Amino acid sequence: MSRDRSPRRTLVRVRELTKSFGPTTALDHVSLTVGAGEVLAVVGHNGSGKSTLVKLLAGFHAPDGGVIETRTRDGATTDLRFIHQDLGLVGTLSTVENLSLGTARGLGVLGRLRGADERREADELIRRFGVDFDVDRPVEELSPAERTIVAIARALKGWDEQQDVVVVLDEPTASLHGAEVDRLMAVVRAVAERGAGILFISHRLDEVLGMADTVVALRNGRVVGEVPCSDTDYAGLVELVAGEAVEGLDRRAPVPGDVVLRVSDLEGDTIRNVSLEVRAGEIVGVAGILGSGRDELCAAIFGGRAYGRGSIELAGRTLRPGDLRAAIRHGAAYVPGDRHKHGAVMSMTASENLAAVRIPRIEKPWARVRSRDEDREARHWFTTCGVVPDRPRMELSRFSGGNQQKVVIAKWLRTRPGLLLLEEPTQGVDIGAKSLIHRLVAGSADEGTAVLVASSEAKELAELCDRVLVLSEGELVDELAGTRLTEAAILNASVPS
Ligand SMILES: Nc1ncnc2c1ncn2[C@@H]1O[C@H](COP(=O)(O)OP(=O)(O)OP(=O)(O)O)[C@@H](O)[C@H]1O
Repeated sequence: MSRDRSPRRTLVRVRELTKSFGPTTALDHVSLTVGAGEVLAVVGHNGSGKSTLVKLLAGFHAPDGGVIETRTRDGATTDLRFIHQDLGLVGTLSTVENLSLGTARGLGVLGRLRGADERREADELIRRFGVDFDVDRPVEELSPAERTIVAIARALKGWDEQQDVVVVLDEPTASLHGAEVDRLMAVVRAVAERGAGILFISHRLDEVLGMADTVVALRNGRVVGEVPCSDTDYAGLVELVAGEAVEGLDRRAPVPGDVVLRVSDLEGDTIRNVSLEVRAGEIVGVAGILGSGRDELCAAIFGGRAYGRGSIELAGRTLRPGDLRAAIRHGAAYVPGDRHKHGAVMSMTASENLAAVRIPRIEKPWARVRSRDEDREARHWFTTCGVVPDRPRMELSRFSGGNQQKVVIAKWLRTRPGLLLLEEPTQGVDIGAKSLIHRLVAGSADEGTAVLVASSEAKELAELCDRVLVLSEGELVDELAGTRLTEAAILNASVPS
């Protein structure tokens, strides 16, 4: 995409920013600028320092060296506004109420915020972004893209275009589906066209190319490249992030074995009448927009989520609804979409997290794994999954997001599961680590694991899976395999008719 390359008024200048945590240098003399009307993307491998940069800009950490200049040449001060991954919205409150928090004119008898003016203002704000939805609905009922738009609207509330502002977005598209990403990208571009600067972090390099004017790449805390997006392409960005070309998955056609998982007539909160089978050695994808049942299926099978009707058989044995222990005993493993809530204990060390699932095959129930063995095994998995830094005894919360995800994947791979249930397995991981995780999952399937993988990323499903089941409004509406299995076909089939 070719965009205006005329010099822009600088809104934020970062000079020689440096930050260490103990022996780890997270940022090493990083310099960059964000101009008015510019969309600047920051990319880099897991642990390259992106979140640390955002935290320094937000004032959450103080730098060890360097400065952040927010005073422009005209003497004005740039306002920095942040949209973090969790968006910081109150789900049970409406858009009007979320936009009014902290500035509300009064509370009604039932604690609902009042004010026709606030409703009108919210309506106008949302429409300025070219979207239109009911501003009185609780935001938890909106689509993820709509929720992100509410967060952007809140960040920009009160902004008049004379005021200098830079909006910082930390992985805004992490859980969004194709069409929703397009919508969000259009909103971000519209905000930039009105004069704001945008700094955004992303691992999705195709989106970086679609959205940004300039891309800055970090590697081990250092800037290793700054290029206009018009001068590069996908392969160029991959090399910039990974330092080398990244091989795609070359998966040979599997020879499926016996049926490992049989789901019959399953009914859940959103799922309706879903029946499916996964055989040993197969990788089966689950596609669909959020709310289609895609994000409920794996949890229901594993037992982490109750379901109303239907049956689940694992290796020929019927699982009782919600019986997680039986699922694990019979060889199921589950990497949940929300690693903070369900996937790991952030206050425990990486090594403790890895050992959290007992393996009945090799561990006696009364035996405690000795910490030396635990460490040796943790090191093996750190190497296999490329976790950095190589410090298994460090608390998991201190690892970067992508490295935490690798630990959660390793925790389950070490059980050599018969059935591997994955939700968003590569969320927040860099392009090199994604390829590595795909190879590990494919390797596990080659050894006979049946894999069911739910992902919002059609590209990932098309690359990794042997066949893909498409859910829409809770029902299975299509199955794609062979030459029909493409990214475009998955996206098309996922849109409700
Ligand atoms: N509070 C902390 N204590 C110790 N080390 C930390 C802390 N915060 C960050 N680090 C380390 O600093 C480095 C940079 O981490 P950062 O979270 O900035 O990476 P990132 O580029 O955002 O990674 P990801 O893409 O995985 O989110 C990592 O090695 C990380 O483990």
